Amino acid sequence: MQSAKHSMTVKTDEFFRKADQLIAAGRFIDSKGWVPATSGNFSAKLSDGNIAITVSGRHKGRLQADDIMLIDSKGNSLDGKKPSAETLLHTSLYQRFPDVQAVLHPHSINATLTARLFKHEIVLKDYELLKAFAGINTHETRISIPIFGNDQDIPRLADKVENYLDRHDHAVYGYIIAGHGFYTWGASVDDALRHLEALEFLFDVEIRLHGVTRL
Ligand SMILES: CSC[C@@H](O)[C@@H](O)C(=O)COP(=O)(O)O
Ligand SMILES: [Zn+2]
Repeated sequence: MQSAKHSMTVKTDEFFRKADQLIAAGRFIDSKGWVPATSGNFSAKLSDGNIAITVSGRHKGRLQADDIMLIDSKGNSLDGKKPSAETLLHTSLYQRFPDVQAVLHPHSINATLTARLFKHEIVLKDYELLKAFAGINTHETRISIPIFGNDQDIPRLADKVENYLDRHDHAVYGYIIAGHGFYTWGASVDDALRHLEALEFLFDVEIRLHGVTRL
């Protein structure tokens, strides 16, 4: 039976609208092969500060309305369902960056290969596609995507990300977790999806450039 708190939680039109956006994003991301075998997780922030997020363990390319749940800003379930095992990596981004409205986490081959080729960060510079990132309007720039070691201890991993973000005040558009995948975010689900696609393209170019033979 649901607790009183759960039964009182009302899912708003905004929740269902954002849930639909996450479901559509999942279908697209899966069509590219970037969330195999139930991997990945997605979320979108609501105007009241609560968050729509994928239920743990669901296939992110075949999400149904029931597979998107509601949590509060601290990651507590508001509807009795079990949120993503990596919820803390989402909530800490929303807490740090008030403008972030969506967080997407794919497990792609390119992110995995990138972390094998580049140990601590990958620098992306002089690409026209850098203009896909919010606030960038020229190819004559560079962004750095940090790479963290994988860790099953999500609070410890979240601390490492926090520590990096504390020390870097330039815009950060995402980070890679070695042997795992990457996180990216944006001011809407569409923005986050654009960042995801751009990072995927740029990781791919860098991998081809530097060659898998270096592995
Ligand atoms: C199928 S292994 C992937 C998981 O361990 C995890 O990294 C992941 O991305 C999905 O976890 P989830 O709890 O469904 O959000
Ligand atoms: Zn993951």
